Amino acid sequence: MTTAANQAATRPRWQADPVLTVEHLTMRFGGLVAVDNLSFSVGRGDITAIIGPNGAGKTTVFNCLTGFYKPTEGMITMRRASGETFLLERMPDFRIAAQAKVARTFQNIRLFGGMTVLENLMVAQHNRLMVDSYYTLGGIFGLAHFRRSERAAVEKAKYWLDQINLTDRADDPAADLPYGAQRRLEIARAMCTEPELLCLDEPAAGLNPRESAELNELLRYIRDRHSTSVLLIEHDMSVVMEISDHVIVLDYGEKISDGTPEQVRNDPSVIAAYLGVEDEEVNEVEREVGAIDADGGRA
Ligand SMILES: Nc1ncnc2c1ncn2[C@@H]1O[C@H](COP(=O)(O)OP(=O)(O)OP(=O)(O)O)[C@@H](O)[C@H]1O
Repeated sequence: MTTAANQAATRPRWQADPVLTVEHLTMRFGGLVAVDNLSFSVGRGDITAIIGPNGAGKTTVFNCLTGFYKPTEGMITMRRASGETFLLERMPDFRIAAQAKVARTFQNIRLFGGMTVLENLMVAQHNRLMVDSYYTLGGIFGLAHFRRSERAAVEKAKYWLDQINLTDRADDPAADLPYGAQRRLEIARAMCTEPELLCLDEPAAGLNPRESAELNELLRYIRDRHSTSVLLIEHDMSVVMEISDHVIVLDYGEKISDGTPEQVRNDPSVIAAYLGVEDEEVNEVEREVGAIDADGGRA
């Protein structure tokens, strides 16, 4: 191996092969600086978590990545597996989804509750089907090309139903599903758009331990079998520490730590600034993330 190849092999993936690079991102709302000169990378094929206390700027970062907000300053580069690069801060949100292949879910569930579970997955493929039907004419005349696309869309929807264990509920209204299943359906719906980067805003919020374990399994499956990079905002430390390859910690809009879960959970600035300042509170959180054991000894 050459020296350069050696160095690439030992560097973490977020440095050696980033799918997303955020440079000097700043977002101001009037006098409030929600995100302040933030730089980080997301490794291709990694699960990356952004954590931080309430109001740290996590959702604002997501809103900048997905075109919801135009950042005040900074550059956001998406590198697709094909080698194409996209400057997301210059693109409207629909192009970020369709061309740069970035999909997202929101903190609050945004399914079409009155539509069936299967229909929710078909709607996600609407744009592709519209193009393949030559904007409905092909559909009206039943062109073979459109029929093939329609069959492929149904197959893809069924595939994801199977992956989220909801095949039996395909014809039920999405609103009738238990909360955890609705969360998984949202992720499946985003996956039907074949993203290369999947952004999830607090996917574990409100889940019970069994649903949380199912979510972890689904996210690992997406990473391992679909080579989709996952970027998530999460407050549930057990989820973050268990499934993330890379963790970025924000506080007051600035990055205070960036590394593997192991590095971040042992970083004193994270314990002090992010997790609270009271000794007892710190111990409690350290126990939760596994940095110390039940007796207070370092893990
Ligand atoms: N559209 C907006 N207009 C004005 N201020 C905003 C807007 N969006 C966010 N903010 C402010 O920016 C700061 C960061 O908010 P943000 O929602 O990004 O934090 P967060 O880390 O996602 O918090 P949480 O964990 O509570 O969701 C907060 O002070 C918030 O009030």
